[in-house]
Amino acid sequence: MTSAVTVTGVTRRFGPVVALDDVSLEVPAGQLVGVLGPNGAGKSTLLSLVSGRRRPDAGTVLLEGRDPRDPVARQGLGLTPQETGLPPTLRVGEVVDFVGAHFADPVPTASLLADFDLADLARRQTGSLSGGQKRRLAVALALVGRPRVLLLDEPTTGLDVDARHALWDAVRGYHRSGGTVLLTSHYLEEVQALAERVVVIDRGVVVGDDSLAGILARVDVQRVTMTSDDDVDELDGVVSAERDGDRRTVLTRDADAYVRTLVRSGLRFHGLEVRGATLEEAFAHVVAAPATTPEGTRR
Ligand SMILES: Nc1ncnc2c1ncn2[C@@H]1O[C@H](COP(=O)(O)OP(=O)(O)OP(=O)(O)O)[C@@H](O)[C@H]1O
Repeated sequence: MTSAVTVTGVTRRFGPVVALDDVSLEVPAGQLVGVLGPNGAGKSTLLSLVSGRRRPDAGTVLLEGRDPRDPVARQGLGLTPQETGLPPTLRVGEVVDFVGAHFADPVPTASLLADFDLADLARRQTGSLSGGQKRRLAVALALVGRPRVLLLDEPTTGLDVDARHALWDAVRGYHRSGGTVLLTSHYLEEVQALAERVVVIDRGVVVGDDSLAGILARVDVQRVTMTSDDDVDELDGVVSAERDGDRRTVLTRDADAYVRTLVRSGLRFHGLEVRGATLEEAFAHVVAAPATTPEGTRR
């Protein structure tokens, strides 16, 4: 079977900035892949190469086996960029009609608007929509041509919880019907809700590429905080640590074992708190600490 997306040894620079550094990634048709990474990691650059908007400085990118700069290759592509410029004076229904007219078999406007809970807004000018409504429309537009591959760049940034969940449902529905999705996000939560595979990018390099379960296992850490002047963050079992004055925080995979070690060590501490790390903290930990091999040594 042809891969939906094949990225091989791709490097892309912007002047002195290496946005992507020898990145390889293969996405089989029908997979839903979440690309996670902090600001400036290279996620949007990756999508811009896959959608043929930019060309790599080195390496190759194939979309369904073709160069994505070839318009034929892009016929099966749907795309929601990070920022969408909608014509402000056109009505919502008109924009969907207009975009749909470029495709041989577009989703009927009424049905698409209903799927995205936009039916009541069909006659509103897009300039009067809220940020969340614009975002929903932008994702709907990516699906109007019944694409086989969907690229979503930060699809739910700025959306409230209900709007975010509605959009997730739409993406899940698309994926269930066989579509391939490459989705970027800052939020592990979003990737956790949607993706079956997670690619973590940091500073242009892929630092993790695993099943969702595999990535979650790597980020399964707990946070132990205490006040201390001693080196409590140098004990066994600490995977990362930070200091804020005399308040020490360590991330560990086994808080019980760490606390036993702490007590046995005789180091002084008070005000101990233990809680699960937030997803953001855990994700920062994945970025900070590349994959651990089975032998337990860092790659
Ligand atoms: N057109 C450009 N000109 C110069 N530098 C650029 C350009 N586009 C991206 N970069 C740089 O390349 C790096 C990767 O940017 P990119 O937008 O791909 O990151 P990102 O992971 O999508 O970040 P964010 O989550 O903030 O959108 C950054 O250092 C960015 O400043």
